[in-house]
Amino acid sequence: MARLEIEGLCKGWDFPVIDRLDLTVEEGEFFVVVGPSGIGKTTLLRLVAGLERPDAGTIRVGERDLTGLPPYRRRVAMTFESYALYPHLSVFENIASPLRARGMAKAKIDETVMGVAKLLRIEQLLNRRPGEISGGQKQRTALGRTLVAEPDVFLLDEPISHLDAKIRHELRLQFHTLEALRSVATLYVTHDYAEALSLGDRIGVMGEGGLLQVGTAREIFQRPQHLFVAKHLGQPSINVVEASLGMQGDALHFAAEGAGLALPVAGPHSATLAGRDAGRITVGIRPQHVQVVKDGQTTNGSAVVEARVEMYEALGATGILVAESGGVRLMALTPPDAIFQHGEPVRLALRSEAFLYFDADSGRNVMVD
Ligand SMILES: Nc1ncnc2c1ncn2[C@@H]1O[C@H](COP(=O)(O)OP(=O)(O)OP(=O)(O)O)[C@@H](O)[C@H]1O
Repeated sequence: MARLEIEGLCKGWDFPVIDRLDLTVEEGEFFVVVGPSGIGKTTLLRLVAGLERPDAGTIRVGERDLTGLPPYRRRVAMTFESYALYPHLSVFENIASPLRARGMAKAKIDETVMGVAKLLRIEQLLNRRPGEISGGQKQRTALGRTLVAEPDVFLLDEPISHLDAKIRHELRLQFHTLEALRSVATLYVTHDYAEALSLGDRIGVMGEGGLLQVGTAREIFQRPQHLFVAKHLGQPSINVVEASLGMQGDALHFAAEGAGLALPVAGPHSATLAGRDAGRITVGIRPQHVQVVKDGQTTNGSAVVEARVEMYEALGATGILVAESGGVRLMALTPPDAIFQHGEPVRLALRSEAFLYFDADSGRNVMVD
């Protein structure tokens, strides 16, 4: 058992997919790679598993260099998006297969398979074959087979993506404490940002070519280093306003390009941004920092703008309001009991101290440079 160390990893076909990726996952660490579809998450896992050959770079686990080893000598256990179950074997035998390969005694195999089947809520399916169970049940069977494997490294590729929300939530909670996962290096990939934030001891946000930012959930959510990271984390996604900076009186403001919305830059940010006076800037405003306020309601230093309701979606525990102000579309999170009509005028309070500012060309967060 040891840490997983990836250095200078490159892989591409007719275009680069992974470009000089460096990553260390400590022993016992649960590291989540999150990123949009097609960005290279599965490719990264397949490279670690030995199912793809890197164009350059090394993969080590502790003292062992895995780079040239065939998959079966790597001591990694991987779940596949396609499940890769043995169709002629029962669910029980599929889960038991790595245990039999290790020569485990029958009684111990029974106990281990029952334990993991209970965890994954598939005890009643153990006698069925993969052709006789649903997609979500296949996914849990594949996960069960991986979890019993006792490898040096777990590689989990969207292992709960096809399960319903309730079971997904239960398994997420289980993953936090599962001894098998928490004692070795685990590399987990998902496109679901909430899953990533919930599960990852650390999270790597994958953009084109590699990891754009690595950090704890709090670090990457509150201080995204790149617009891509900010856009990818959060539901509904962050409001993005292309703007130019300029003085209004003696205070720095930004004005949305081609629109009538102008907002002050909050005190803590103005010193950093003042040097960019009249420069282009991309402003990120999270929907939870946009609040609908009534006339006369105090707004504690927030900037207040007049807007008109375009759409409202009631989601039970919360609501998402889409409103237009000065030609700019803004999304706001509302309390669950709110009701809005299309075209209705609303006042929005925007918490300017929480705005994020990105370089209009490079997308880098100018406040963390
Ligand atoms: N064997 C291959 N030959 C050519 N291109 C490939 C091959 N495998 C993957 N790719 C390409 O590499 C890119 C990354 O694919 P990958 O499956 O790693 O993405 P992903 O982030 O896991 O996506 P998803 O979330 O949809 O599974 C894609 O553009 C894909 O088409």
